[in-house]
Amino acid sequence: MTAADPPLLQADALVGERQGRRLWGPLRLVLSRGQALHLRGPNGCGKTTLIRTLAGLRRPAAGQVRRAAPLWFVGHAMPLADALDARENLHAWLDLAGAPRDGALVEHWLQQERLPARRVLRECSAGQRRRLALAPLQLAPRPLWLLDEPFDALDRAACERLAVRAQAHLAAGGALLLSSHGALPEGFPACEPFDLAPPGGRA
Ligand SMILES: Nc1ncnc2c1ncn2[C@@H]1O[C@H](COP(=O)(O)OP(=O)(O)OP(=O)(O)O)[C@@H](O)[C@H]1O
Repeated sequence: MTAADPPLLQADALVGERQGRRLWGPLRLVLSRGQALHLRGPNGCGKTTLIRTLAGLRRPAAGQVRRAAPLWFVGHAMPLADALDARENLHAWLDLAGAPRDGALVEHWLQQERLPARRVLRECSAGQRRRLALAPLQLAPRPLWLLDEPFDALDRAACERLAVRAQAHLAAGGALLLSSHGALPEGFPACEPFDLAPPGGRA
């Protein structure tokens, strides 16, 4: 990792709108290897809209986003199959992501997270579902993490495990951007704040 490395993610002159109403921008955002950003702002200011735009799931009203590395996006709507259990969901994901099926790693992860491997997802709690949604970060590593409220519904132990994984991710040259209403959990790697205020002032 050197100062000359290009950023993993760069947004320039980016503008976000909903139904013709400007939410934020124009803004510039750069995310380099080893860097962590904490996206902050009041309800409705457009954090989800920005993260989805950075992930390429939404077209900006103006400006551009350059993504120089594969990414994982974990948002509110979790791409889980309700009729499958945790193990089946993980295997399906790994297949879809083109990642090798490392059975031992999956079993280790299921044990670590104490997930009921044979319970179908529709019978799992919100926290169990959230843990599962975060699994790809560890099971099929990608350099860029874009996480929308990743701590929602997670208990303290799960937050601590995510903190350890985030630390390792950054140390390995990855980068992350996350939104979170509250303070980051104890032990989470230091993140630079990125405050999202509506055009013309604070909400
Ligand atoms: N599908 C939609 N259609 C129209 N407007 C929407 C839609 N989704 C969100 N909005 C509006 O866009 C604005 C930004 O929403 P967004 O979810 O990006 O904000 P947020 O900062 O992530 O909010 P929160 O902190 O409550 O999660 C809000 O005013 C919201 O009402």
